[in-house]
Amino acid sequence: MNVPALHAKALRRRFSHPGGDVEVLRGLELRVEAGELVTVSGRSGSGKSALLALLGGFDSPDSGCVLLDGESIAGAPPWHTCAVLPQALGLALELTVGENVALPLRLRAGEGRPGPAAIRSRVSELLDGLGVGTLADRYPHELSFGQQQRVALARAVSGRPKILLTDEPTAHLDAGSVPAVLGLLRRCAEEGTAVVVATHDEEVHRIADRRVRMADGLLAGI
Ligand SMILES: Nc1ncnc2c1ncn2[C@@H]1O[C@H](COP(=O)(O)OP(=O)(O)OP(=O)(O)O)[C@@H](O)[C@H]1O
Repeated sequence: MNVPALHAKALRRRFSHPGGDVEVLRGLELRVEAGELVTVSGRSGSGKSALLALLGGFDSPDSGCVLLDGESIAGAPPWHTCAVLPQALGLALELTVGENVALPLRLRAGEGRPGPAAIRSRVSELLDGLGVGTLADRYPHELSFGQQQRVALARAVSGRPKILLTDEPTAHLDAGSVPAVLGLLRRCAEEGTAVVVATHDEEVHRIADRRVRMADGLLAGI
């Protein structure tokens, strides 16, 4: 059997609250192949963000494991392996928009690291494509949240990661900005990235290769 790019095996995660424990994931399984775009739906609070935190190595399961290309992850992998676009975006506030998008490329070590001209060209291509090319020299706090969201997506994909995990990537966008974001997510998958998108947005589900739904701590096909 082939090894999937991303494999979540029997994930369990419980959170403690004053009112009692909540078991958010109860033995969840997910396999995503290289080049596949999978969308995850489910009611608010069903555990989509908790799942992405585990897949990205920002949180640890109580039991079960996450494998990237068959290898178990310990902590968050480097950005060119697994890039995460959380709902909170996580842009570096002391860097300009352009510097944020260039960061995964600059941090890349060894042979895969592009030169300055290639980095500039990749940054412009992404920002222009998402309609925020004129904002490259601004700082994140000088942008609207929807503009920041597109910048954060550009940063997540700039290093052509093997895995891309995004949480509600269209939540703050006007209708006119959505097609460019959907086009970029699709293009990432076509270039070989395994893409997982947690979303309530039916337009995002329409571009999926496969849709799954979170319910009772497990994923079911739709
Ligand atoms: N760090 C945490 N500590 C305690 N409880 C948490 C933590 N993270 C998530 N939870 C709980 O886990 C459940 C799932 O939350 P999560 O944010 O994953 O839902 P979601 O499906 O992404 O929701 P939404 O669609 O609103 O973004 C909720 O009941 C939440 O309160």
